[in-house]
Amino acid sequence: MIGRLNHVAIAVPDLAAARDRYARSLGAQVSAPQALPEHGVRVVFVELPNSKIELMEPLGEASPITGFLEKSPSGGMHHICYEVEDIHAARDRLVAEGARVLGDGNPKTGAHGKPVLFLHPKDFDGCLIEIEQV
Ligand SMILES: CC[C@H](C(=O)O)C(=O)SCCNC(=O)CCNC(=O)[C@H](O)C(C)(C)COP(=O)(O)OP(=O)(O)OC[C@H]1O[C@@H](n2cnc3c(N)ncnc32)[C@H](O)[C@@H]1OP(=O)(O)O
Ligand SMILES: [Co+2]
Repeated sequence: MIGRLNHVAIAVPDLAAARDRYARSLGAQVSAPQALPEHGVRVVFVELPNSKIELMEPLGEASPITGFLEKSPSGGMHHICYEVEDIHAARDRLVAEGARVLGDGNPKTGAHGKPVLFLHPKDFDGCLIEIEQV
């Protein structure tokens, strides 16, 4: 069911500084910042030959990553995103297997304009998983 690794996300306290570090120190190709108010984050994507890194800072009062950054003020790896062909079939299989799908269970549109869902970290060995239909 899960396919390619789409991205690994890092929550950061200062997106501009993190973007600069990836561009200047690591010589990476970075996107312009993208505000995602419906997701409570502002993101930058770091393009890699075989995947992407999503750098994220909180956006707005109700950001889902505020709590994460309060626990880890210098930032840290936040989630991993796997690609799936059919997000509804993936969701139904995951629910049937007892996994908790976050939110109301209906896919939302992610940063790439594709449907995404998130799975509770406690159901996957402490790792927050995002699935994205490609
Ligand atoms: C979709 C747009 C974009 C894209 O790629 O296209 C994005 O990726 S947007 C990314 C931001 N959005 C989300 O992360 C949505 C899903 N996340 C959530 O709903 C929350 O972050 C949630 C529910 C996973 C955690 O929220 P919160 O930290 O406020 O809740 P708790 O403190 O109750 O946490 C419960 C429990 O989980 C542990 N936890 C929290 N975050 C993570 C994490 N990133 N990885 C692993 N574990 C995590 C937390 O420590 C608690 O554990 P406990 O042992 O009970 O302390
Ligand atoms: Co993501």
